[in-house]
Amino acid sequence: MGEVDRAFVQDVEHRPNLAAPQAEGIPLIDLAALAGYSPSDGAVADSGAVEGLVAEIGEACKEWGFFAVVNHGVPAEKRERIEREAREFFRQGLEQKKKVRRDEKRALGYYETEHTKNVRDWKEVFDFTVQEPTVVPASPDDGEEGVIEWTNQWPEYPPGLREACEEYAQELQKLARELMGLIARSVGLPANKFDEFFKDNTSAVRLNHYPPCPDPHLALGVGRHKDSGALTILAQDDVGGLEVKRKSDGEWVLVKPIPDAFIINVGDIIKVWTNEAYDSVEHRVMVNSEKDRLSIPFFFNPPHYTMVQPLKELTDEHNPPKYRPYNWGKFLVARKASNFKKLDVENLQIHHFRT
Ligand SMILES: O=C(O)CCC(=O)C(=O)O
Ligand SMILES: [Fe+2]
Repeated sequence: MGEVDRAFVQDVEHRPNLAAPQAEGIPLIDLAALAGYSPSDGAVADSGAVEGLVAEIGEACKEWGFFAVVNHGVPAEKRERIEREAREFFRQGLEQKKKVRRDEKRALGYYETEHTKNVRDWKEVFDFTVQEPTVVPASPDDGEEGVIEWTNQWPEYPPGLREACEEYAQELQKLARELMGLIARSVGLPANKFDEFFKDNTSAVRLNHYPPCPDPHLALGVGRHKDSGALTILAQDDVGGLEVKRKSDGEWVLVKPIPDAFIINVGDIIKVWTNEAYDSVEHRVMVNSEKDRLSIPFFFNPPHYTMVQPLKELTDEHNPPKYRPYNWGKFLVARKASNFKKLDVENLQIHHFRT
């Protein structure tokens, strides 16, 4: 046993292989052709190039559930600014950070004891939602109808964090809508198909800080999991550590940092909407004994009242729906509660709704 607390120690079969060889990684997709393209009106500058993009994205969503994008249109200074402010926030002492700590009542803010599949993650986070306030069910229980509002908790220091976060979230929301337009086209639907699903939303951004870990072979920054929302857009710094479980052979492969690129992954909701034509894939985060790592996922999620189910256009008698409808808001709050502390039971998963 090493120096880390037992709560962080992964079962033997889930520990990382720190010496894993560099293997074939996720596809890299250049979004340059998107410039001047708007998902709602479908107007394109070069429709041939966009058609090519649509095909590449479809292939990546099917074969990997993950891809990286460059030339995505998000201004570099917006990303640099949120990264700078986030580092400044996490540099403070625990007492300062705890002033905006999440608890049973306030779902957003700082948190340092997240669990994934009931093992503690070697990280600290700061969560905020994109819509203020964000409406969600008061309880994960089916019988209870009431809703509550989640509001963000902004720290006094650093003073620029809030604006940096809000501006970044707006940019990322634009990119998420564009990507959903391409994904819609890739399954033969109109580019604006998903617009109505995100008029309201429960999207959120997380600042992840992974401190150096004395026992990186025992613990993980984030244990293996799939993202439960629709689509995730991740900014990672140059340290590396994110691994994806490659579909072709089940190997864990490193997602190499590429300057200014975003990592996109399909969440469980797209998997259900497409009746499994597209896959949400397991990923996890390795830590290391020397360097801090910062990553910023943007989770694009529909409104709480959405009943998630395979789209009618993508199912028929030969391809019947593989999932029963489930309420997204209930799912979201159940998950939030299960990551809050260690439980004795498996947390809620989409396979619980499989037909
Ligand atoms: O830090 C990363 O690279 C990924 C984090 C992640 O998977 C998550 O927060 O859901
Ligand atoms: Fe994730």
